[in-house]
Parts: sequence; C-alpha cells; structure tokens
Amino acid sequence: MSHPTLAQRLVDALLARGAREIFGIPGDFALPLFREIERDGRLPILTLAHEPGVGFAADATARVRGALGVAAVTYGAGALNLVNAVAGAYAERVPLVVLSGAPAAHEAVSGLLLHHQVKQLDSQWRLYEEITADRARLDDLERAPQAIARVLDTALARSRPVYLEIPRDLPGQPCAAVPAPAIRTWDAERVAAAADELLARLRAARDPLLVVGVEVRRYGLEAKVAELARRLGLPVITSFMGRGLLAEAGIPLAGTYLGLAGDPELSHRVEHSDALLLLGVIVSDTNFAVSAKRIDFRHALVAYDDEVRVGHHVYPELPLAALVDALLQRCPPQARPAVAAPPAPPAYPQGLAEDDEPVAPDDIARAINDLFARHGPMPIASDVGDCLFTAMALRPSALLAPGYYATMGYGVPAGLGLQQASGQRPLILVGDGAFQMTGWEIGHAARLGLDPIVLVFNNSGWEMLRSFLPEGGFHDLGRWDFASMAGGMGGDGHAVKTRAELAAALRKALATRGRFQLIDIRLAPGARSQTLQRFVAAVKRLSMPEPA
Ligand SMILES: Cc1ncc(Cc2csc(CCOP(=O)(O)OP(=O)(O)O)c2C)c(N)n1
Ligand SMILES: [Mg+2]
Repeated sequence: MSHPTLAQRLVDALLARGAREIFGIPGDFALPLFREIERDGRLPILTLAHEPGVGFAADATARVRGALGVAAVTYGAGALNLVNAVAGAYAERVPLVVLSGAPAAHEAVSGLLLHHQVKQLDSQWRLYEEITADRARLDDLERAPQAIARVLDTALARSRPVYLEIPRDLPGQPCAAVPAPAIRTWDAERVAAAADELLARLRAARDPLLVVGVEVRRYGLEAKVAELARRLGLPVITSFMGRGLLAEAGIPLAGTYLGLAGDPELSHRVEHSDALLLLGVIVSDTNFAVSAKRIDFRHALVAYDDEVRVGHHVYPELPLAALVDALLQRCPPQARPAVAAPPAPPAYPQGLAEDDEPVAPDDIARAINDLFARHGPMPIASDVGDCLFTAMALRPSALLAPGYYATMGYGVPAGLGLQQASGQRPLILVGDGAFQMTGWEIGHAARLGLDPIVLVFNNSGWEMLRSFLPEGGFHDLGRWDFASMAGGMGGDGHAVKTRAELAAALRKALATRGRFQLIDIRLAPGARSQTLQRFVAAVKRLSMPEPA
C-alpha cells in the first residue's frame, strides 16, 4: 500500500469539512493536482468554461450546504480570472476554498521569468491576501498537514474564502495525515452575559423585532433561529440579502426590509423599533441605505462576524451559533412573552392574466408565484439587475444571489452549483447583460447532468443602470436571440413576448426534464419592476437635499 499523497490528504480534509465536489479549470501548473484528485476519485472535478463561473458555482455549493465549496485553478491566468468571484465570496461570507497550482520549487529559482507570472512570482499570493481570511503555500510537506487544517478550519469558522497554493511537483508526494476539523471554543461566561443583556433589552422593549441575515444560513442556524423567534414571539424580517432565509422553517415571515423601496408599514416598524435584533445581518448600504429614517445602529442589538453589540457594549469572539444556543437555553419552549402582533405577511402578486399583453417584470413574479402555488417553491439563483428586484416579489423560497457584493455573472453558474449541491431543480433569474457574461456556462448543464430553468429578462440593455442614469447610449445591448442559441447548447429555448406565452413556456419547461430550459423573455425596452422603480425613487429622494 503506497503512502497517501498530499493530494489525498487534501481530499480527506476537504471531505471532512463538507466539500462534495470541486469546480475547476486546470492548466499546466495544476495538471498534477487534477490528475491526483481524479485518481483518488472521492471528489468529482466539475469543469466549466471560464474561471468566474467556476468560482460562482463553487460559491453556490458552499451557500447551499453551509460547508466548504472548492474552486481549483491554474496559477496566474486562471487564479487571477477567479479573483472577482472570490472577492464576492469574501464580502458575502462564503467559505470558498481556492486551490491554485503553482511553479515547482526548482522552477521558482531557475532565474527565468515563468509563463503566467505577473510582477513577481508571489504577486498572486499577495493579491489573494486581500480577498481571503487565510492562506498557505504547501511547499513544505512536513508542515502541510497543519497548514491545511488551519486554513480550512478558518474558512468554516469565519465563513470566508481561503487560499491554498500547491507547487506542481508535490501533489503526488507522500504526506502525513491532516488533523481533524477543529472544534470551536468560546468564553461561556461572555456568551451568558451577552445573552442575558440581549434578552433583558428585548423583554423591556415596546416593539422588538428580529431581522435575519446571511450568517444565519452560513452557520446552518435557520431552524434554531426560527425556534428562537417562536419562543420569543418575535416577528421575523429578512434583510435584502437575507431574502429567502427561513423560507422552509415553517414560520410566518413578516417580509423583507427594503426601506423606502419596500412595504411602508414594515419599513416604518423596523425604523422605529426600540429593540431591533439583527442576527447575522451585514449592515450595508444594500440592506439599509434607502431608509426613510436612518436606523441608529448604536441602539440596535447586532450579532455579526463573531461579535455582539448591545448598545455601546461589545462582546468580541462570540460565534453566532453560541449566542443562539444561549438564547434558546434561556427561553424554554413554554415561555412566550406577549408581544405586539406581527405585521401582516406581505401579499405576493399572483394570478397572471394569460393574455396578449407584453410581459413586464412584475408579470414574471406573478407567473413564478402561480407556479410555486401549484407545484411548491423551487430554489432560485439570481443574478444582479432587475431580476433581483423582481425576486423580492416572489413567495419565500431559497434564494442565492450576490445581494451585497452585487457582481453580475453569478446567476447561471450559481444555478448549476445550486442544483449540483441540492439535487433540486432551480429557477435561474438573469438579465441579458449578465447572461452575456457567464450565461454560456449553461452549455455544460447536460454534461453535468443538470437541467435548470433559466428566465432571461431580455430588455436589450443594462436597464438597472439606465434607471439610475437615463441619458447615455452606453446602456444599449441590442436584442440578442438567446432562445435560438439554447438548442446548440443542449437545451430548449422559448422566446416569449406576451403573458400567455410566458405562462405556456413555464408549464412546458417544468414538464421537460433532462434538458435545461431557457425562457427568453422579450421585455419592452424600459420595462422595470415596481421594486426597482421604488428603489430608484428612494435613492433619488435620499440623495436630493430636502428643500429648505
Ligand atoms: C461584473 C459587473 N460589471 C458591472 C456591473 C455594474 C452593473 C450593475 S447592474 C448592470 C446592468 C445589468 O444588466 P442586465 O441586462 O443583466 O440586467 P437589467 O439591469 O435587468 O437589464 C451593470 C452593468 C456589475 N454589477 N457587475
Ligand atoms: Mg438587461
């Protein structure tokens, strides 16, 4: 029996921390790593066309499972192509592992400039420091096991991307075992003090509210947080980024806070609550910028990024999971303090008129809500653009979207990763502009055994940008016929203009398995969702100084 190799030990460690596949594109600096991983056979390598897609797909698998997602690339051109997806994973708290091939030690000292090299041989190493929570160069086989364990455990503990650089002469070399996943520890007394203070504030409040954000999913806490909301009798609101959270937790959601762009009653309650508990919420402009009344976060109760703030009290190094457990321990099931009735759940638009009227974005929301009402919710991957604003009008369902980092190109690759990780057929919402970036990854769906339903909001331009700055011819993209391209990529295309055609295409797509379905929705130029229109009006209102 030959001694286990560095690659096999790396696969052991990734499997032990929840990875179940690797998305990747090799290059000569990564071929030995790919060969050793394929020989090992426990982590399938799923290849795509372009590294941004690799990163977004791996990101989606991490979000779905609440475990490590893995992207493997070559040194230089590959790893630098991946940067934007990794940056998005950092901003949105995703435990994405980057495996990059690298020159062998003897090449590094050859005195030659190496192909794919940028400024210095370690330029890539330095670039990745800024977009990862930890990194290691596995160039010393004695120290590699500890380094791998430290870096992968950091990815999970901080729910952030990490980077491992593997010189191409080492993947097949014998290597000792990697330590098992570390068990997180924390200061129990500190957790108790934070939980006691939080509960005292909530129980003394006139209108306590719970807002849930991305960390609740990243740390697998949706069920516990739903139970906590039940026991505390707290209305549950999601942040813009947290849309889709607790959708399957069997708890009435009061809606999504969108400030001036959202439900006025809900926004008013959030902005005037005297005990706003933010669990795992990124306090960002996309979540809170369009507030009519600036929320004073100094008086909010904020638990985010391993820190709990109660007014001016700060409790550091305090994992969200530990806090939630401590709160549950202090609120036995029978305790249910009386609090004001939760806001009425939002009414989701449905009942699409199947007529010859041209499709508008809100008709797409109606059609999807009708579909969910008939067949149950489907998981959704959404790109950036009006499709994401339209998604705010959908009935609750699992939603993957770059709501904070807001990069285009996420939707289609993430939909592939979503179906790969969940086994559930997803809907993918994507604009024509974003589809032009990474939508072509859909051509790999058949080979990977995936069959998403893709809804292209084809409005012939960058409509979201145009809504912010109408003048300028640089928003126009021309009308692309995506429907006719689907067949050549192994799927079925449906070009629709009217609401009746949209409803029929959705029914046909739902009934067709084994081939991706692309519904090319020819929107009238300038057609926008109500949510986007309200968002733009809110931004304009807030950016205009109040008249004297
Ligand atoms: C990688 C990247 N480059 C540019 C931009 C900036 C942007 C934000 S929204 C947008 C237009 C999106 O057009 P699309 O047709 O997809 O959707 P729609 O607005 O509904 O028509 C751009 C160019 C971002 N966010 N990410
Ligand atoms: Mg567009």
